[in-house]
Amino acid sequence: MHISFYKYQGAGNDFILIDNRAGTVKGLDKQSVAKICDRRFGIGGDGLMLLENEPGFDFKMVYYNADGNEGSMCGNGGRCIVAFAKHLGVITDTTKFLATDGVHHAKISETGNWVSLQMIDVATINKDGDAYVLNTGSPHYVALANNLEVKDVYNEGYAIRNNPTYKQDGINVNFVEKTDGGYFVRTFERGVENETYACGTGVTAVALAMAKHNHQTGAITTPVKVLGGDLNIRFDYDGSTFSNIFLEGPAELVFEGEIDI
Ligand SMILES: N[C@@H](CCC[C@H](N)C(=O)O)C(=O)O
Repeated sequence: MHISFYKYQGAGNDFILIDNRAGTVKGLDKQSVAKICDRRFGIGGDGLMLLENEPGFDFKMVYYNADGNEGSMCGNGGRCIVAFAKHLGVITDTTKFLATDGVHHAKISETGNWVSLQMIDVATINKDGDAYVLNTGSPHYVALANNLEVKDVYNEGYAIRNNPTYKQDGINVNFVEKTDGGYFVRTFERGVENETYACGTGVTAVALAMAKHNHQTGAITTPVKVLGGDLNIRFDYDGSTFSNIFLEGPAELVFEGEIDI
């Protein structure tokens, strides 16, 4: 099948996007997705998304991780698909779309490259030793770290993701260090099975976990620096539920092309 694709990146988390409103792409198998996402044998990306029609919504987001498995929610992918929907003329400046974890609302700047995406509410944060474990649409492990700039995120993240507790279902592993203006975060991503330049559900998990860690409540804004740029998370916390959670940052079209799949 010959298809058009679009390559987007959000803070260096990069994705292949396909407009599948006509339903021409059917039953993408694991091997095909993994090959398209491969940085040597394919286009290259941390994930692949289909934009599809969905009654009652502007569109549906179907997300695959780079290993070819259908993933859970992807925050940066969600921001990129909103920019893609604007590029296609499916939306103008606000949207309501459906993803695997439910309904999402988002706002996009007039220029089309800054997206504020509402994330699902979170009511449960567990502890695993000193680390925090929570689900922001995808499962996340959040550990405080020192000297994060030089940390061996691949090997330490791999070991946690593959320990007996998490091996079967997998988990995304985030390391966080306090900075002057907010936090610096590095993430080992499940489904990419490597460190990525940014993880949207990951920085969201970090912001919520740090609010709990620091006993903060009220309206909270948390700027986060990642390897690929800067993201912002704002939310309300009443001491039991995190609500009105917004993940904000850049989403840019890098290039477009055609490929046989
Ligand atoms: N890069 C993503 C996270 C994508 C989902 C994840 N890898 C998984 O399925 O666990 C993000 O920006 O949230």
